[in-house]
Amino acid sequence: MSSKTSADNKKKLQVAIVGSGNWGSAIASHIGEKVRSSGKDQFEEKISMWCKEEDVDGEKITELINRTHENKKYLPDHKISDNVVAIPDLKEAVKDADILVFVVPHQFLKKTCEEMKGNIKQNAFALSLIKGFYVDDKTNDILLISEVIKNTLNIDCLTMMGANIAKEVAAKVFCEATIGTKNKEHSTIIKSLIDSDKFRLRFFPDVEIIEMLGALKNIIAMIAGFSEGLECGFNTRAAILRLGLREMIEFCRLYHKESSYEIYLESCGMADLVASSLGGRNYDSAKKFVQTNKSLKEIEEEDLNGQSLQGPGTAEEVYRILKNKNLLDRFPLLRDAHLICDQKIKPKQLTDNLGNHPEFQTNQQ
Ligand SMILES: NC(=O)c1ccc[n+]([C@@H]2O[C@H](COP(=O)([O-])OP(=O)(O)OC[C@H]3O[C@@H](n4cnc5c(N)ncnc54)[C@H](O)[C@@H]3O)[C@@H](O)[C@H]2O)c1
Ligand SMILES: O=P(O)(O)OC[C@H](O)CO
Repeated sequence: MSSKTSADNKKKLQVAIVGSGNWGSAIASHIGEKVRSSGKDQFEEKISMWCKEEDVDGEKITELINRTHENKKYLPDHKISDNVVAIPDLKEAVKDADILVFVVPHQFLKKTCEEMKGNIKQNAFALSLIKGFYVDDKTNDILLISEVIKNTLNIDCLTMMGANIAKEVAAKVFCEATIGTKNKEHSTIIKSLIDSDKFRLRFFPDVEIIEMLGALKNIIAMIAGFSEGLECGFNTRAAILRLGLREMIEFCRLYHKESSYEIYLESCGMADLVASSLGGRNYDSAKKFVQTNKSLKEIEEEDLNGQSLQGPGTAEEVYRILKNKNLLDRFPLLRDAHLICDQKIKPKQLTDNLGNHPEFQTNQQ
């Protein structure tokens, strides 16, 4: 008589991580550990991680990761679970995956999806961890990352956003995240794959809002950095976070009028805004921009060793969308962030004008 259980007979799900930067490497390792512990009946132990090939200290980055189990370039000083295998060929990395975890910097997503087209399993589904969006050239309006994935690959796409600074996740200190999904079966799978007592997930159907918040907070975190660079102090920074959250909510409500406050108070909203405005790369670089007078591009090249700032690109995209809708003046923080990044106005102009924010005009005695 066979001693196999029904779990042994059920085909295990294969996971591929599409991206291997700072966050890509940290989440790959978390997932690698999770499938090895409580996920071993449900998931294949080997996790494929697509890694764009490059040279690091005379060695191919994929070989370096597979030899040392560390991504010395993008996540130094943190071991990656050794069941995560770095693969340089994108098609090879994704072809057998049932779950595709997307985590490339947002500007590279379209090209990555195009290359994957026709090379993935038909019943696969995606989870996007990418914070950013595009502007649709035809409509001049927002084009979400999850829409690009769905439309290019014809698969369902969930989103995961939250206060998740990669090096802290890699150090295994507690954090939480928000999953946007309308698919119950996929939610259950993602809970088994990621949720743990050190990485708690909460699930909501507001996929689009969750994604927008993840992108917009990068812009407000830059403004917090400008303010800190100007030594404005905690009161001003707190006001920027409050007014910034207001603008983030108003922006989301251009598309989802009836959305309730609940989602904005989740990790994808207030919590990520706070974490990013205390210690994110966008915040740090914006602070340095004020202190050094260097451009954000120069700071990114000098300080980030190939990591990517998502805030400046998203600020430009939001500016284009608001301009097209003739709404720039209703969103002065989102508007001015782009003008500062583009060096059209000085950061001080933004902080000097905080007292004229529309928020104060709608609540006068
Ligand atoms: N780092 C974090 O703390 C963090 C946390 C949560 C979410 N995120 C989001 O995750 C996404 C990815 O961020 P990250 O920190 O993993 O990346 P990163 O900033 O470390 O970027 C480096 C990665 O980009 C890749 N890359 C460079 N050129 C490329 C190209 N032409 N095509 C494809 N890939 C290319 C590199 O190979 C490397 O893997 C972003 O949207 C970011 O906002 C980051
Ligand atoms: O380092 P940042 O500014 O890209 O932000 C990182 C994460 O998004 C924080 O949740």
